[in-house]
Amino acid sequence: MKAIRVKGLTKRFSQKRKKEGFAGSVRALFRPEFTEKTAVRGIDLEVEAGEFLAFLGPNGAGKSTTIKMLTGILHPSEGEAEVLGFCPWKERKKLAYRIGSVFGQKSQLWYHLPPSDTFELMRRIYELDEADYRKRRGELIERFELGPYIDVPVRKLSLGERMRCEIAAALLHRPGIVFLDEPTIGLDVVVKMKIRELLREMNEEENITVFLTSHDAGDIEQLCRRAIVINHGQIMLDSSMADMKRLHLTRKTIALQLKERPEPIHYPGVEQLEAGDNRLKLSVDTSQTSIEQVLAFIVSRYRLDDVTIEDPPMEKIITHIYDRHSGGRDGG
Ligand SMILES: Nc1ncnc2c1ncn2[C@@H]1O[C@H](COP(=O)(O)OP(=O)(O)OP(=O)(O)O)[C@@H](O)[C@H]1O
Repeated sequence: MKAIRVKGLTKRFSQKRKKEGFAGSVRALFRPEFTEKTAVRGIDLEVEAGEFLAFLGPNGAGKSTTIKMLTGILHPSEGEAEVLGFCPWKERKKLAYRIGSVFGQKSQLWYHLPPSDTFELMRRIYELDEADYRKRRGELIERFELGPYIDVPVRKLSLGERMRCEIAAALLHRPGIVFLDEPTIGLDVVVKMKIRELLREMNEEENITVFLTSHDAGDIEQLCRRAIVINHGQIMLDSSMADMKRLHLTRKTIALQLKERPEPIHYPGVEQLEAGDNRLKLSVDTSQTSIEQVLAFIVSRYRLDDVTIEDPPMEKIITHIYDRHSGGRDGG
């Protein structure tokens, strides 16, 4: 079954053009001029139920506008869409009962109240049956380990604790699709791993379709099975995660703290980014060599104090995709 079907989805915004100076402002008041901005141009998309999809693109690419149309917040200028069998902008209310959303940068929980109060509000909004709600609430508290936080005002929770409560709140009404926007932003590595594990379980155990937007290549690599890259409102790549990894997520950065001063590193597939007193920063092309091989090479020469392995920023990955496909659409 298809969870999402989109055909020719287009959104044009009309913006008032303001001329310079006071006279320009006055003229714009009486005879306004408009310019048109096409934020999304003719997107075609099909998503199967249960897919874990990454929806990526640089700032201003059209991601939010697409998501707003898929959730019924915005009407498109042209095109069709069906989300869980509903036309989002015509059946927004019905659809709202079937979808959940989590925004890493915008809390849905009441800041001064404990998450349990927001849960109760959700129960009323979604008109959940009392017994069913109690059972679901209990399940989520157990799975997300919310026991110690559920009755603590949100303002007193850490970001990671709050995020676990946010995700649980979005799942209370058993949505068929969850839209996640930067769910791991600002979290430390350990908490990120925990959140990713919970999202993976949510997708696998409940067959929830996940539509994820993230600038964190780790989120995408570890969670998603398909990636769609959008830029200037158009889909420029729709690829399996296996292909995305093989072709575009091939670089990792290793930052090393050594006990001695390093000599320049010469190793196939390794580029030296920085070298300081006892520091070394390397970019590794994992299609040529493995992280393990590079670390073994370093360890055979130097004593290590610390190692961190990082993903390149999303902007770099997108530039790489552009370079390979010269802006054309690609099937993988
Ligand atoms: N209400 C609006 N009126 C006019 N232009 C808009 C409006 N909303 C978005 N745009 C424009 O449409 C384009 C796409 O914006 P959108 O917010 O969808 O991008 P995005 O991919 O979500 O970016 P980001 O990652 O920065 O959130 C941008 O150029 C933006 O300025």
